[in-house]
Amino acid sequence: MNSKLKDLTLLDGSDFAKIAGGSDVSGHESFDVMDPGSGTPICRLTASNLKDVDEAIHAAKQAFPTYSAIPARERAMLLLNFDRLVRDNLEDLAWILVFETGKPLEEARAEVQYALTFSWWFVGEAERIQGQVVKSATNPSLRFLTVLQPVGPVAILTPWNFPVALFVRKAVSALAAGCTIVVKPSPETPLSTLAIANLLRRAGFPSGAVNIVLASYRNTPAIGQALCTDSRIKKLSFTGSTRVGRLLMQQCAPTLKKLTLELGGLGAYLIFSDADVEAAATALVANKLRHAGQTCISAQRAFVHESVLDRVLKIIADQLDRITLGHGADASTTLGPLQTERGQQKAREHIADAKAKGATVYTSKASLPSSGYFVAPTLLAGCTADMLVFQEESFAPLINVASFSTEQEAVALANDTDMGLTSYVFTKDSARLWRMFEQLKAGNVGLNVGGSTTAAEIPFGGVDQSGFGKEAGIGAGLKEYMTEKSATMSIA
Ligand SMILES: O=CCCC(=O)O
Repeated sequence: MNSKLKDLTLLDGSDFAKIAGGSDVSGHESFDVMDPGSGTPICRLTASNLKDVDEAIHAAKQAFPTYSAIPARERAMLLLNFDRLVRDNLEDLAWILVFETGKPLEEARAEVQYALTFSWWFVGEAERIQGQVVKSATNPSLRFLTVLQPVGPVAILTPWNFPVALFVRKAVSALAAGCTIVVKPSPETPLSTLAIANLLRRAGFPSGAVNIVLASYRNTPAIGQALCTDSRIKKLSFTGSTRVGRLLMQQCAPTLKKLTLELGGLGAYLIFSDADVEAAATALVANKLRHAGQTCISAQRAFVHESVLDRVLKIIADQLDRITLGHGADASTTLGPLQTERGQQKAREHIADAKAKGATVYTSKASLPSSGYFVAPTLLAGCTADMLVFQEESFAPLINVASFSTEQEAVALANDTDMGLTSYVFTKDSARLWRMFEQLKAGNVGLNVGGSTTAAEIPFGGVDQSGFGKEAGIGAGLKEYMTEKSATMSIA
């Protein structure tokens, strides 16, 4: 274990055993957790096997009747305990993220702060779960009633890019609704999941309410399939690629599970000629460099009005030169590595493909560290629809730019995708802003906002191939974990 992490009580091995499964680990496979900033292992963990998965599901099913019967106020108090524990352990969680994901310390802290917006929000949401009473529109002696009930044990599959925030968002939604959970983190980022699970346990969630299974790189598909096909699991929530989302949906079909799928994004970023160009271009750089571009809501395709294109490109190039690449633990680092060597290879392929098809490539002058999975921030100008960078998520610090001349053309270019998770528009014309909000094919839109467009207060989710179901928001995120039962009552 890395020296910075080895004394953290959140990573206490005996607690892990209690959370992650049995003490007899014979016959289990082990796997390395890597530090992407150095390309070396941080530690070796034991993966769960299918028997552990069965036991975790059994525990979640056994605990469900008792946990779901706990009054909402008590569930809210458990969530409040958890929220306080995350606050108290913010710094330790951030350090785990630095070594496990490679993100710079400030970004890691920001991820934990972001997670806290959800733990806090769902303390309140737990008490706001209400059905409806409706008078019949045709029969004066009939009333209709609905009640919301937790759906049952839930499987949660979390991604490696925001392993704390996205686990917390899903876990607190399910637990607030009264569901028990079985969580499988990505094999790249099990440590932060175990640390959060540790805090949930310390917060007082009863035995069986929170269960973790750890998958190795090799047995991830088998464990995912076991969770999808098991009829004791009533709902699956997943964040990850569209390809894997489709596969999980197929595997869930025989048991007709409720699904929340947060999948890939090929978001557009429109800068009109009447925008605050400096602010829009600066926000684009920040958007694309958040976690080195490994964010589903980052703008994969930027479209800039031809009259301001040169200015925008210059601002971006200047800012890319001011970046310091390095290990997340170094105070001077402003941009970390990619999560994996595979990701680094894909980014290189995307740059080569764009160059071969005619893009102008500008590479940041920042020096590249000699080890770790780093990719230099790169500006690709003159991008076209046939380039990989306009067809697939790069998940890398690549800023891919094309130009447009009319609003109509901008909308057509932006909507030329079926993965419209998040798009962004910059203009000072408020009527145009409104038109873009309505016309862009996206699950959510940044209107003169280039930073994060997701928040606890609003529902977040995609359209088309970027998924379905909502996370967070007033009632929306909670209802994903509940069924609405209706009744008809005679008062005659
Ligand atoms: O990668 C997806 C991150 C989505 C979010 O910011 O909530």
